[in-house]
Amino acid sequence: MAFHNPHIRVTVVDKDETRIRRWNSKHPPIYEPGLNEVLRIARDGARECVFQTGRGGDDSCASSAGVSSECTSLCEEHAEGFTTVPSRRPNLLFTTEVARCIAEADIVLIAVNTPTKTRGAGAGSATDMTAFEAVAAVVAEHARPGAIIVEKSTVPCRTAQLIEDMLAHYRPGVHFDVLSNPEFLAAGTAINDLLSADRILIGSRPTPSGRRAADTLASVYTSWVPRSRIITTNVFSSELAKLVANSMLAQRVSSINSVAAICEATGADIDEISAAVGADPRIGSKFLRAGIGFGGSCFKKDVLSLAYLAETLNLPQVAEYWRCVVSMNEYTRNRFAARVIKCLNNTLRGKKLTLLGYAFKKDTNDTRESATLEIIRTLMEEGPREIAVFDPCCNPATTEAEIEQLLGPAHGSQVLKKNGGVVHVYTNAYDACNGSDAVLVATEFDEFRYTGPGKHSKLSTTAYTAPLLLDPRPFERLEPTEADLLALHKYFARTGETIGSDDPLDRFNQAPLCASDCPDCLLKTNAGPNASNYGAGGEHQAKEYLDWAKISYHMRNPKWVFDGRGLLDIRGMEKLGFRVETTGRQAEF
Ligand SMILES: NC(=O)c1ccc[n+]([C@@H]2O[C@H](COP(=O)([O-])OP(=O)(O)OC[C@H]3O[C@@H](n4cnc5c(N)ncnc54)[C@H](O)[C@@H]3O)[C@@H](O)[C@H]2O)c1
Ligand SMILES: O=c1ccn([C@@H]2O[C@H](COP(=O)(O)OP(=O)(O)O[C@H]3O[C@H](CO)[C@@H](O)[C@H](O)[C@H]3O)[C@@H](O)[C@H]2O)c(=O)[nH]1
Repeated sequence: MAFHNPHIRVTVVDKDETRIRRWNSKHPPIYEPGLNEVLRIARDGARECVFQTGRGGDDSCASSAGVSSECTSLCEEHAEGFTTVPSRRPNLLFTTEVARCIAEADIVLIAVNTPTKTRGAGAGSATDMTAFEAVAAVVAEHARPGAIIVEKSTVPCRTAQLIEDMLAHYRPGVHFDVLSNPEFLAAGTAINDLLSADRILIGSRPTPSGRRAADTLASVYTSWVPRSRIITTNVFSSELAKLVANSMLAQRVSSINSVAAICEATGADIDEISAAVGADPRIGSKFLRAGIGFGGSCFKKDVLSLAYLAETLNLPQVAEYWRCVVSMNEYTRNRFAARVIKCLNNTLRGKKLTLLGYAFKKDTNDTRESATLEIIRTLMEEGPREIAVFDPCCNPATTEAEIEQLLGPAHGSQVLKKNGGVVHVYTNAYDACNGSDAVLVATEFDEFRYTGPGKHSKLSTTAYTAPLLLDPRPFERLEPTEADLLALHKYFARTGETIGSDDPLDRFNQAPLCASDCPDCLLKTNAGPNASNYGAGGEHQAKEYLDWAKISYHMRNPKWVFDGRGLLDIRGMEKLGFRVETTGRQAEF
């Protein structure tokens, strides 16, 4: 919103001081491909920049990417044929001053956490509305009359009514509009999902004022989203649609994982099934990747929230139907861990196992509900010599602290190797796999793939970082939009004389400094030259596939590899001396 609306001040308020401090530093608390470019422009503002309006050319005072150092401001002789983009002021702020910022806002978007309740009525499935209710109360107390209040968090159906009741209680007689505007971005592709949203859903009351409020919010989005992609509904439909969207995606993953179990028992191949079934346009090919089950902070809680809603509506069969999606997911994860233990002769004593990937999916450092953690928990029960973990996006120190907190002394014995336990988090994959009896591929990071002999060096890149080979110029408008400039930025960053530059248009202002305890700065200082993970702020950019031949050389026989994500070419891996087990396929020997 801030990036595409330079004229609107967007303030992110959070009571968590550490998070806000990190958002106001070089290394934000989350890793997302492409976040850096967007954040740098909106938060730090941008300098004036100049570039050739068309493609190519051999001008003396300006390169295609900008003005040369000899001619710092474009001379009149060369001004024609160049586009000058004026400087831009910062319009994205991060602060902990919750009440003050709410009082100043025309639109308040509530995006606090809505996890599953862990105690009390509905524990284990109902949505815990504590944070949402607390912040809604602050909004009700401080929002300016006429402000538009937006539910961005994923909430149970009819939450809008709850907010309206609170507003009526705290501010009787004052008019507010409450909208539902659920978020559909996925971790790891968030920036692409936001910049090229397939739809924006806005739910409102069917009153003139409700519709006006929905139009106002829609106008914030139309700066970059085509109007045709903005869906307006009644407020409860919008709330429920979000839960249903996630539940149906999760259901597809559980469905394909249930079929994977059949494949392993019959000799059918799950990838062939997914391709054959997904070719039917009525079914579609997405979300048919079998593996170790879905993780992440959303799917499980949202499916359970839908099931709980059905229960409270006295629809037990409906609730049961959705609960099966979650139980199939747990079964999938446990089946994978059990297969590992069984293949290793039902004992892990004296053995080292390595998990590649700790995040719940690739290209993120989000580890919430990660299958890896649960697999570690199961493997630990078998008393292995070591459980090694490597993740290219997660900061090892943060990962160790989290594993210790979730599985640590409070739960029985020591967990981390440095304290006498078995888990050690490494800064590169080769050290993690060295001397291992079994490697488990737990997250689908591209660099973990094995695509064939001699192909380990070149990494196919993610959608965001894929080379943008086409020059986006000339632009449709005389004054390029931020989307135009971002496309040009990406093009220049991957071509010509500015290749590899993080600021090829020379627009960035200086980024704010990090505090002395910044985990990403500490990682850079402490991890040494062999580190190949980057933490949240490092804009993780793996350049190479793993050299599986090297890993094989340093593993213990029979060099087990358990591919929980269907990334590896089994025959090729076997030629390297591995014994490979893959979800959804029978072993080939
Ligand atoms: N993470 C995603 O990819 C994603 C995608 C779509 C929707 N959602 C939904 O968005 C919501 C937030 O998810 P998240 O992953 O960002 O959660 P999160 O836990 O990472 O962040 C929530 C933030 O809210 C802050 N907060 C809580 N109570 C507060 C209060 N009273 N005042 C000020 N700040 C407060 C917390 O400090 C925290 O930083 C959830 O409802 C989630 O279902 C998340
Ligand atoms: O074919 C597939 C697709 C996904 N997954 C797994 O499913 C989980 C969730 O993946 P994904 O949906 O891509 O990431 P999330 O960030 O959890 O995004 C989901 O949850 C968000 C939060 O509500 C929504 O906004 C998004 O639309 C929705 O896709 C991950 O563990 C994936 O590995 C599979 O196992 N197989």
